[in-house]
Amino acid sequence: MLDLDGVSLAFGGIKAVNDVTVQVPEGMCFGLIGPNGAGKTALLNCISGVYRPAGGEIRFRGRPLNGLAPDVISALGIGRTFQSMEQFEQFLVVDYLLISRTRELSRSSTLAALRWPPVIRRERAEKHRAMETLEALGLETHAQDRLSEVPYGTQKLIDIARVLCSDATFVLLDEPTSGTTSSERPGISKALDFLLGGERTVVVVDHDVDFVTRHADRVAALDQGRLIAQGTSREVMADPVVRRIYLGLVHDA
Ligand SMILES: Nc1ncnc2c1ncn2[C@@H]1O[C@H](COP(=O)(O)OP(=O)(O)OP(=O)(O)O)[C@@H](O)[C@H]1O
Repeated sequence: MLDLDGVSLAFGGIKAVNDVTVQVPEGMCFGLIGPNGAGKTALLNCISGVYRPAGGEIRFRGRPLNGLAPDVISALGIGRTFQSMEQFEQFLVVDYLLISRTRELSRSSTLAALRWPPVIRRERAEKHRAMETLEALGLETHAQDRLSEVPYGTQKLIDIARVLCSDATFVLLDEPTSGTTSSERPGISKALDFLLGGERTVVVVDHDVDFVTRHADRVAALDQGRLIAQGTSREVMADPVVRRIYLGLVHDA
């Protein structure tokens, strides 16, 4: 279970996240929706340790996360995708899938430098796992491409493949469909189904409300940093405040 209890974060005078309390039970897909600037990414960044909340508490399986560094949070099994993969664009796709694992391996750098057989065997096994993941998502032909050479929508899919290939059991997906074409979206949906099929918990933030509500067991809606509704997709989409603020479907009389 991930517990957010009164979480707040401000940038100068802007309350990016304002007293948000939600629980995410394990094994579900939890959707986070809201208009531009609602605080969705800021909240994901608080969970993954990129930002330190100014108030409130975040607990994962009972353990407080506030103040832990991103790599420590990642080692607890919380993985995430990125809005931009620019810094990795020179990586081969197959190597990109292994970036978190490569860091792990390089901790035993002396053994790796000596090409100690168990290290070599483990590297082979990791590459095999990466190739299997790429095949499962129909991406195997891109294995030896550089990230910069593949279309943006495919990069998004590759980033989900990276999380699939990791040991993360709790996954934060930050706008997986943004910048993708309608023909690329079924691939993103399939990748999300793969994540959920592996009994992971997924928190997904996206502007495509249909995409979120189709997959999510529960949805929370944010506006100006505040949680304004939560429940099943059906309940949240029927909420009059959500309909007015997000969808413009209900107008004030
Ligand atoms: N690094 C930052 N410095 C200053 N203000 C920031 C920073 N990051 C976010 N903000 C502000 O915090 C608020 C919440 O931003 P956030 O990016 O979390 O919204 P969002 O719901 O993810 O929006 P979008 O869907 O457009 O990505 C916005 O007003 C934004 O301008």
